[in-house]
Amino acid sequence: MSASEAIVADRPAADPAHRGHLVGVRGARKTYGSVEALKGVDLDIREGSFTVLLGPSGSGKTTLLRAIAGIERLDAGSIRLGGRLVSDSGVHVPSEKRDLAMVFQDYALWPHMTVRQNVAYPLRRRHARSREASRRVDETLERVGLGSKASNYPHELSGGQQQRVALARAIVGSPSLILFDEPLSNLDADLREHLRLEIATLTRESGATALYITHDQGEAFALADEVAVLRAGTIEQRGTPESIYRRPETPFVARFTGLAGSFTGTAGITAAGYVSVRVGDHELKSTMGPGVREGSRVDLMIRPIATRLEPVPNGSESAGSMPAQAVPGRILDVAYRGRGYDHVVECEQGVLTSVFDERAWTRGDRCLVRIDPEGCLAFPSSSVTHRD
Ligand SMILES: Nc1ncnc2c1ncn2[C@@H]1O[C@H](COP(=O)(O)OP(=O)(O)OP(=O)(O)O)[C@@H](O)[C@H]1O
Repeated sequence: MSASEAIVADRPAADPAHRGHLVGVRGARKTYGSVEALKGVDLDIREGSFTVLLGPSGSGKTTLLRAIAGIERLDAGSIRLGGRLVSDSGVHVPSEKRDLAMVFQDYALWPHMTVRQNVAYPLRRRHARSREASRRVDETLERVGLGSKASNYPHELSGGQQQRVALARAIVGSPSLILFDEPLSNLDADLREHLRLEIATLTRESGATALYITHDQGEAFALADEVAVLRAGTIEQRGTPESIYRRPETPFVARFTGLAGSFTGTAGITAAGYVSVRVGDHELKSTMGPGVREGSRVDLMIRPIATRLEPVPNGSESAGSMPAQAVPGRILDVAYRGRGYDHVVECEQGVLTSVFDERAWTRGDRCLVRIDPEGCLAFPSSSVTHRD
């Protein structure tokens, strides 16, 4: 029997009723003292997909991940993996019998083992035949670019290299599911980008289903086939990165996935999913969130991508002669971003940040911010809550 066969033999038989979904969480609840970490979460994860759980600190991401891993027991609810019930009030399948691997923020490598021994560990535990296992370990180390470090100990490696070892250890046994617990948090920006790409590529190549938690929306959108946004123990929205970015269903999701800023105004005429919002002396067309009525107060949330800087045309000082879909402003700050510059712009209606332009404007310059309706979202004002 080959190593992969040894590993496959460990897997639960799939329940046809759950075909297509590797993970099925129903009504997951967990309370720590007076803190409700999970308030009845349902989550299905398609086999072979890459799902990211995105949420602020304390929203319950780690608790849900640890429950799926079998490290934490739920107070109520159930978890199925590959159709097999692994957790409910009377069942608790231990972590090592769930056919999954985890990659942690702090790498969690065995310090007394070499890189090779660390990566071989899951195969050893499954009693894979040694020649086959050894070949798999070599192959996997090559894939993560650490062939030359096989005899080193973790403390002899950089943080990025250690996380590669952890990634190799996760994929070497071809588990059905890989759980990632903020694996890039301890790395610097350049390395994060590199390793994120490697995680995406190697995980998809391995064919495993992935569940990845992060509080970083950029990371979530870059990695995910599907994003589930978690807020205070509840999934507030799930969908593709594109659908969540274009059509956030709640102000919280809109804010948490990146805004340049928001203006308060009054909803005017609504038609076909759009609303015309009067903000001070200006009319701005926007896509319309649920619950917006003509005449009601709304918060107009503006994505950075919807903003464009333009010079103030001569003779357009007053709102009446202002070009459509634009508000006047003044440059408060400029930050170099490689491909261009992010600007902070003070407008009469509020401050907009991350307003991109290829050239740097001068602090104090007067400007026009053109606003694309597709990147604007209007929500009823009263429903706006601040970030958790
Ligand atoms: N072992 C514990 N004992 C007490 N409270 C806990 C415990 N674990 C988590 N909590 C609480 O449960 C809530 C959810 O925590 P959890 O770690 O799941 O959130 P998170 O979204 O992963 O946050 P972070 O990104 O900061 O890790 C928090 O309020 C946290 O303080």
